[in-house]
Amino acid sequence: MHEDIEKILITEDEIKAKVSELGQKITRDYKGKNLMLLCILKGAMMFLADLSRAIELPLSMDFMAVSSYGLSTTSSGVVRIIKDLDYSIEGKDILIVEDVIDSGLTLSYLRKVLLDRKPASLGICSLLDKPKKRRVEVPVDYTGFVIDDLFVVGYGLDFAEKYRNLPYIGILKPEVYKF
Ligand SMILES: O=P(O)(O)OC[C@H]1O[C@H](OP(=O)(O)OP(=O)(O)O)[C@H](O)[C@@H]1O
Ligand code: HPA
Ligand SMILES: [Mg+2]
Repeated sequence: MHEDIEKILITEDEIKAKVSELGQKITRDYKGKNLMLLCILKGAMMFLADLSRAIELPLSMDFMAVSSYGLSTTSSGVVRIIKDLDYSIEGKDILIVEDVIDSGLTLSYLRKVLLDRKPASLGICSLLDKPKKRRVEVPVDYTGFVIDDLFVVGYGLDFAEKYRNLPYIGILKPEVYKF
């Protein structure tokens, strides 16, 4: 275990099992549709890589980079689009792939921006959900794990850009982020 981690919350095996279960559900639900996975960078890149391989359907992928946390553990409330999509989503069945929904500010902003572009449908799949932290409601179609109000890292999730490469999801020792 990494020396900055206090506790592993979700193990590598638990993540694998959940990703496979989500992939099977999505495969059933999107059969015959024009599926495009929309990965929200950077946090969701690991999840997208594994989830996309668990979906047994033809699909396309595109990437959008947004940021609201920067170097902090709380949302600034201002969502910035750093990289927009490469292609139009008009008429496509879009499934947003996120690592975590916390305040809901990122996804609620993105939903508005994306619905204006007239997709055939717009779904949300998030590996983690922290319902206790919600400041705005967001409709989530697929959830991996519901977790408590804890700042977590690993499997794509960062604190100040670090720990994204940990294969599990864990909680940092308080001395790492409280100074
Ligand atoms: O529900 P919210 O409170 O809006 O929080 C969720 C968002 O915050 C994180 O992104 P971040 O801004 O840290 O960018 P990153 O993915 O590049 O780390 C995370 O990846 C989600 O996109
Ligand atoms: O718990 C979290 N960890 C990392 N990034 C985040 N962005 C929102 N919540 C989190
Ligand atoms: Mg982040």
